[in-house]
Amino acid sequence: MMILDCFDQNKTWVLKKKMDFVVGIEFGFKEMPVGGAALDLMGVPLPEETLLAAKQSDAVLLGAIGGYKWDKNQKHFKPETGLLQLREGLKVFANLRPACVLPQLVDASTLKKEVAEGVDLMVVRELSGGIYFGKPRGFGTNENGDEIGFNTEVYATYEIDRIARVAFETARKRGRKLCSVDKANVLEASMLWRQRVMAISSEYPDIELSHMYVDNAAMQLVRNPKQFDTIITNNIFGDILSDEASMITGSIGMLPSASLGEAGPGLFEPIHGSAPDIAGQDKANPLATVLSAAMLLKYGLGEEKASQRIETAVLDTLNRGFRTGDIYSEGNKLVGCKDMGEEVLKSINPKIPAAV
Ligand SMILES: NC(=O)c1ccc[n+]([C@@H]2O[C@H](COP(=O)([O-])OP(=O)(O)OC[C@H]3O[C@@H](n4cnc5c(N)ncnc54)[C@H](O)[C@@H]3O)[C@@H](O)[C@H]2O)c1
Ligand SMILES: CC(C)[C@H](C(=O)O)[C@@H](O)C(=O)O
Ligand SMILES: [Mg+2]
Repeated sequence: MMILDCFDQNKTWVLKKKMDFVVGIEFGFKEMPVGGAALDLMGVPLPEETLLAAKQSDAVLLGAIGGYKWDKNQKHFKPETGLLQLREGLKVFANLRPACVLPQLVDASTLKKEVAEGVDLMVVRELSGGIYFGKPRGFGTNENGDEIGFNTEVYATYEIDRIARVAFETARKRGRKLCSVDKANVLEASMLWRQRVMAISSEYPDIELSHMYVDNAAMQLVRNPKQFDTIITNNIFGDILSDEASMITGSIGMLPSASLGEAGPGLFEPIHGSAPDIAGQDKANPLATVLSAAMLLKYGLGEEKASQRIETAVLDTLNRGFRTGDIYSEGNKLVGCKDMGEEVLKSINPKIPAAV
């Protein structure tokens, strides 16, 4: 397994020992820099060594990238470019972003209890195509001499077909309802998207397929999120809608993700960013990352039991009333990032020594 970004050998050792304790499996860990850490150390956001090590791992756990320090860098020297290069390099095209309102956190949702309660949806986001990677893109000058910036939303049939199959398979393991979100009333790439999703649906007669324009979907997510089971959408809409869905669950600090390809290691990361506004204050909610490790065990290593142990521990920690600020509601115990992590460990195995 490989850990990216939090470039501190001592921390990795601690994490390794804890993971070994937690799931009873001996992990081999390798820590490599990406994003800002890599820029500072090696001058590029994704060093070749990091990509190679990632490719040679069984699974990759990624800490969030980005920060004010690098915001004004040119595109090639942005932390975000490192992340996109990593996704591209690992060929992970299917990004699973589950959003569940846990009974313990209904009060943390910004939506009314009756709207939020019981929400359990999965966003299947296409991750390696669309406007993020489409060409042409760049900067230029138009006929009036005005500076322009441009990107291209482009999807090929095979890209839509393979993500559609992942989404139908995902829906089959869930509530057998798939909603495809697009902008087929305006965008050609979305028109093809809708056509292909409909074509692939003939392979899945047991799945109820519906289509929704993205503007409506953004509205429906806060109007009646329980209508959704599995959502399939393109790269950019998935980015936006999953952040929106996260707030239904109480906080973006709760949402993990799994990015999978046809073969090779998966990439596991919280959906949130580096939260620079609260960096260094011990305030961040670690649960999205902890739950990403659970997804890594399940989807990346096939260790379902171990994955469940982590998920159960998170629920137990919440049952015992521990909350970081983002999910805090009256009557609970407010803790920082570190203490929240320690409480999860205690829930997994009370015998884990704090110093390990
Ligand atoms: N996958 C990634 O690594 C990833 C994802 C999104 C953004 N980013 C990068 O992160 C940086 C900041 O971006 P942003 O501010 O738009 O998004 P962000 O997700 O970092 O933060 C958005 C808001 O959510 C809060 N938040 C995020 N994670 C939290 C957590 N675990 N606990 C509590 N609160 C949390 C932040 O404090 C902030 O108010 C940018 O450089 C961006 O490019 C990286
Ligand atoms: C940081 C950025 C490149 C990334 C994305 O847009 O995919 C992030 O927002 C995410 O959701 O993982
Ligand atoms: Mg995002």
